Amino acid sequence: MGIVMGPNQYGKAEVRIVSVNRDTPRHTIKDLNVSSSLRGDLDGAHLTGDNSNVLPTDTQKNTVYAFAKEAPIGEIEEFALRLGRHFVGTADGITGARILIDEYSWERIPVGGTGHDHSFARSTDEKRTTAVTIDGDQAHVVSGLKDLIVLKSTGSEFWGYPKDKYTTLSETNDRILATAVTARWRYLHTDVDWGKSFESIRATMLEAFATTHSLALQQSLYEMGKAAMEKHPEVAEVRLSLPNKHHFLVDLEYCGLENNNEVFFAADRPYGLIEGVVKRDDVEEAPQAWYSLPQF
Ligand SMILES: O=c1[nH]c(=O)c2[nH]c(=O)[nH]c2[nH]1
Repeated sequence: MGIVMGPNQYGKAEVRIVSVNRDTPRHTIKDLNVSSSLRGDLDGAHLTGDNSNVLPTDTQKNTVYAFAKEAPIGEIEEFALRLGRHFVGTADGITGARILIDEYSWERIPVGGTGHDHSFARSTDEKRTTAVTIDGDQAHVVSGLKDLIVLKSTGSEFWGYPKDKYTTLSETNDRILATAVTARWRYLHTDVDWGKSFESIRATMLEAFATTHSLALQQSLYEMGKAAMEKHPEVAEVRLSLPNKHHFLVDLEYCGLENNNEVFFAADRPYGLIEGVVKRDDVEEAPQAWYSLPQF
């Protein structure tokens, strides 16, 4: 019996990088938050303080910035694959890497009806995300989005649930349905047009949210994941996390007004949290680690 070192990884978290492409006067920008984690033969570092395999996190950060200069960043999946393969291919004792990237969106500021060449506005909190895992010569990509806020002002019901002595919720066949979508989808391979796939999956899930007459957010979740996967054979599964952003009807009877589903109080907490995986039944489960979930 003894005490040993268990699984571990280390890296630089949240390297904020803004890159400006100045090839023409009409600039483009990429605004990223990049985290790297390396794994491998790191027992020495933990057991005896032998740092011979510890590529410093400071070097990992510098590599992110240098790679952005050496070649165009491109799609976040390409950038993450490039970084991960570099660390595993060049750092002694490093056999695995996980690169997480969030991309912030900027839009051109309209001036006289057209987008300005070099002035931008952050129009939404929504982020595009990727989590790339390099394991030896294997690469796994899980991409997604977070904080995409959506609302339906009708076409949502919730009834037929069990009632007990603690139940106060009234059944409804017309309510507001609102959520902030976090979605992660796992690709079956890396031969993908990342930008096109992202745009299409996002649009397809939005369309499913809009057109599903929802009997619960759970049903909307399944329909959103299913629609994306039906269109995208390159995707093995879609994981969704959907906070139910409750809108409560305000009681206006006290002042003699009938509230016909028009005036709501938007609560920020607590919120229902509806989560699930929509998957192909013939594809094997992937390790949790690929989804950039906490592991320790
Ligand atoms: O769509 C919903 N799903 C639930 O599980 C739930 N629970 C609840 O109180 N309201 C709702 N709405």
